Amino acid sequence: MDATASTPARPPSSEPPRHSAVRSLLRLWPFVRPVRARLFTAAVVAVVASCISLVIPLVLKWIVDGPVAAGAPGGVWLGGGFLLALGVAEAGLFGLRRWLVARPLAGVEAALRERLYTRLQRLPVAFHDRWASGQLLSRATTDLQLLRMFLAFPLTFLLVNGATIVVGCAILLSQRFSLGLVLLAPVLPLMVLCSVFEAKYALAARRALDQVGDLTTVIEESVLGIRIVKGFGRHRSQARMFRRLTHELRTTELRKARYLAVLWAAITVLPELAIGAALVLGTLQVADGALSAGTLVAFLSTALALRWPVDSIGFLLAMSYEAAMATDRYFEVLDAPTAEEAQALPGQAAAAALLPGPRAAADDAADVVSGGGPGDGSGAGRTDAADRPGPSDRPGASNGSDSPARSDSSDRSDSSDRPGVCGGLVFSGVAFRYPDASADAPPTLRGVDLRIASGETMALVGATGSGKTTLTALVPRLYDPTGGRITLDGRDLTALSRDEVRGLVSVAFEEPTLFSASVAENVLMGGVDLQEADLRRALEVAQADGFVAALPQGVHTQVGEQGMSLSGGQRQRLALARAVAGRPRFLILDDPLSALDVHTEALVEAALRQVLATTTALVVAHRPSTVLLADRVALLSGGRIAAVGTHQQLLRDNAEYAGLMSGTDPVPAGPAPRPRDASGGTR
Ligand SMILES: Nc1ncnc2c1ncn2[C@@H]1O[C@H](COP(=O)(O)OP(=O)(O)OP(=O)(O)O)[C@@H](O)[C@H]1O
Repeated sequence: MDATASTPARPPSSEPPRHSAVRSLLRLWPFVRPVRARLFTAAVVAVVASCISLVIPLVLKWIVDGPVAAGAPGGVWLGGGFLLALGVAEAGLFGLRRWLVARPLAGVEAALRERLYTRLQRLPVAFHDRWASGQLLSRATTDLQLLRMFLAFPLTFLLVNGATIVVGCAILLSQRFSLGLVLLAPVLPLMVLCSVFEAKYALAARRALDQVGDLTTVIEESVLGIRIVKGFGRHRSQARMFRRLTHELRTTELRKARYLAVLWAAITVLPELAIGAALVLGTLQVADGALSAGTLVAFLSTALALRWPVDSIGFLLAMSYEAAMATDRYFEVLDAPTAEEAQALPGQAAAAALLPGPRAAADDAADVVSGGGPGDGSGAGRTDAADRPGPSDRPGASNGSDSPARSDSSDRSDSSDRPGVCGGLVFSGVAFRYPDASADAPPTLRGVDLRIASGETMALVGATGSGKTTLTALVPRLYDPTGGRITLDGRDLTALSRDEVRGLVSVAFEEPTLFSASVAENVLMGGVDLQEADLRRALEVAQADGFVAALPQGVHTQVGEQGMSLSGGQRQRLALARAVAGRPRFLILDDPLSALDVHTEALVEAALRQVLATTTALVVAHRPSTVLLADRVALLSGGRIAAVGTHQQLLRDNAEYAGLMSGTDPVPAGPAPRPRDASGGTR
């Protein structure tokens, strides 16, 4: 199957809400409130300017019935001068309105964007797992532009044109009531048409915005994955997918245009018919002498002056509905709960929020208990941590160990093993299920018991997909366990603030992510208040000092988007330098040396050993060379720690471990891989 040629994953909440456009738009009020005085003044200015245009027909009536009828040219000049003054005033006031709104609305847009960005930073990784990046990007760009345009134009002009129409109708009725009623006849059918239009157009507008998000995702992935696209000759299939999405978007836009065309036609034709009817009736009344020619001219001029306010209602409504849909999309992100907020929700709501809530945690814990996991006290299926070496008796990294390798069936009875009693990093009955995992899939982690003594380095080994990365992601709280608990130096992870956790724990992932910033900035973001010396030391540990010195501006060289200007090994070393820069109390490394050549790996390992000696570390390892960095090794299998021991012990006593290290046991131990989304990424 062509994995790159289907539609990108949609966010979970792309169904348009059922409430009205007005209700959606009212949610913008907190952002608009600071500039309400200016907006209100601008609206008043625009109403005055618009009403000036309605005075012009009255002046015309005065000219026709007065100076023209009396043959007094002086009066005509006076009337002409007055008309000119009114025109200049109208233009000046509309200019003033624009000046009044431009700056504050740019501020509103900036505030909306900033709030969205801050929220995105606070939302949990589980949220980002689910949402395609293009959907978020398009909300931060296209949607916010729509909102600014709405606040600048339709919001004011719906008000202004509405007021102008009301005042105009009052003038028309006062000039000739019967003719005024003829002009008002189309109002009712137009109101019905507008409500039908709202329902249909809003739906199409929402679909179009979501499709723009899909397109953005494809463009972003094609640009970021350009090497894969070119390397695998995927440009044709990518182009096909792009064409399909643009075709879908085009179809939706055409549907929108059709709806708008129908509304616009009705809004234009019905009033024109009414004006035509009023013209015929008015002419008959003038012929009968029941109406003065000046009154008819004024009446028709007023009716024509109302044409633009009436005609514009169609596209002003269309823009407003689009803005309402953009507002809904914007608030879908803002309303998504952060991890803390999700925990405060009742169980079902938390589950709906796609985050592990108390209920889910309880369920998973129950699973684990019934499976002989943590909490049942039987110790079945667990690793004996009582015999694990503490800081004083832990074996050296390479001197082997006399502590026996532990396996699934080992006993666990020492009370000193209770979590929180000693320091280090302790996993107690930790269970975890991804929020979007299918209901029948077993949890990724089903009761992990592991103690890493203070100052110890533990390697984590397991088959691919066994959950190693998942387990390491729990320590910096990228995800929270759905069962059991993790303690850092005896303190429950959930009792620590996220800032405290960030201060204690540092991570380097297998996929090194760098930012479009200088080398120094990338490395120094690994800690707070780091100095030049920290930077140098971190680069040395990661064996990155050599290649960084050779870069054009040394540590000040910009590494480009995602560090793509560097090799994979260089990126990995900078990511490692970032992880060790802040001398973290706990260091989590997810296969940090996988992209290095054997020689560089040996050098990095030698330097890393010094860092590991001063910290408590969990290192995901696939190769014996990385395993040998650790004091002990834990084997993750079937969602649990199946064995703990030194490399030599496990090689000798554990067939699965021996198979993994020798590369003869490719059997994945974890649950079935989750489905990939259409864009090739996992969602
Ligand atoms: N965000 C996610 N949502 C749902 N399932 C996920 C998610 N991330 C990983 N998984 C699933 O969890 C399981 C464990 O994945 P994990 O990345 O932890 O394995 P791993 O042991 O680190 O594998 P590898 O050695 O290949 O890196 C896999 O089945 C994977 O498909």
